[in-house]
Amino acid sequence: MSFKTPAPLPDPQQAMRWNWSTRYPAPAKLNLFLHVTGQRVDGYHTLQTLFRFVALYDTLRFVPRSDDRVVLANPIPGVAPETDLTVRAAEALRRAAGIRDGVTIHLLKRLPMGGGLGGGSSDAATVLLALNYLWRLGASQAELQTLALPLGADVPVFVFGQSAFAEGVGEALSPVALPPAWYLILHPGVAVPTARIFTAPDLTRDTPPIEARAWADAMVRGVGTNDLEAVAVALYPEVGVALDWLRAQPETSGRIRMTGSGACVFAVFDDEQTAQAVQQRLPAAWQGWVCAGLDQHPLHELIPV
Ligand SMILES: C[C@](O)(CO)[C@H](O)COP(=O)(O)OP(=O)(O)OC[C@H]1O[C@@H](n2ccc(N)nc2=O)[C@H](O)[C@@H]1O
Ligand SMILES: Nc1ncnc2c1ncn2[C@@H]1O[C@H](COP(=O)(O)OP(=O)(O)OP(=O)(O)O)[C@@H](O)[C@H]1O
Repeated sequence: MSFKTPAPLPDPQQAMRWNWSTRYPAPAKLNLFLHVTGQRVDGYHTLQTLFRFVALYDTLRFVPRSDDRVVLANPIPGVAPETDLTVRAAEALRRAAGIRDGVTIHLLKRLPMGGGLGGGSSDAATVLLALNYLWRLGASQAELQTLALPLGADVPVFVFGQSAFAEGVGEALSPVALPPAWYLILHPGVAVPTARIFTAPDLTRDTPPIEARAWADAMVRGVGTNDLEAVAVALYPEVGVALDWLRAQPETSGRIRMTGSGACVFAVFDDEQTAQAVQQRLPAAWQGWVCAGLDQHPLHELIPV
């Protein structure tokens, strides 16, 4: 791939807001529901899922280098820097654009790994969006989404930048408008490797696909399930304990799910105060966040049309 045109200079408003000294957010996502509809010959599963971004973030900062290296300033313990999704995203972008500019990436992690919040995927998408902008490469949204998919099934939606209904392995995206909502997200203290859930023999892989009309309606009414939940609960009982705790709270009224392949679970609320009231009762051993649902990715204005 080579990108067609150098980007025009950004308008002054935008340039003031986003530059080399800015901290770039990488938001978490929730899967408001997730149906596994089949399995492809390459082993990947076909899904129908509804993605929503929430106001809980990793943050990234980029420093240009005088050499041609991509360096992660603060590697995550246990993740080799060259396999880190941020480094892989920067390398993929450089390769596609045919440039050798160097960059140091500073990554401030807040989203738990193996949490189902798409943290690593979101970091990768923020690298694509921010460096495409800072290096003035002018890659289009479609080009960046194409670069995103080989990095992981969850990366394209973060480049897409809007709440979306997803099909395929998560890359066939349709924008959706969702009502305002607040979420209490619980981390039950375990990391769930996505591959372990998708390879479980007990996973149900044959949920009938639903029509677009039905899913939009279903989510507003708070129905729809996560087909990965039963397997995750069986393999990681802590996930089930967290779901049960949420179900026992009178204010949650059944709007409770696991996100992605776990481990995090969440409850949906109409207002922040009620979510916070439940959060105050959380057992001390668990981490919990109250955050608003977002209509779009905070870097949406950097997404070239
Ligand atoms: C569960 C979700 O988070 C829902 O949004 C995603 O489908 C997972 O996306 P991800 O973490 O970016 O996943 P990848 O890094 O692409 O794949 C991790 C592993 O999960 C399995 N996998 C993932 C996505 C998918 N649609 N089918 C799969 O079977 C594959 O075994 C793969 O080896
Ligand atoms: N920048 C990164 N941040 C987090 N994990 C990364 C990163 N780069 C590579 N990884 C690897 O990716 C794995 C999954 O991390 P991630 O936080 O995306 O999981 P997740 O929240 O379960 O994602 P998903 O919702 O996509 O299943 C980690 O265990 C780690 O080995």
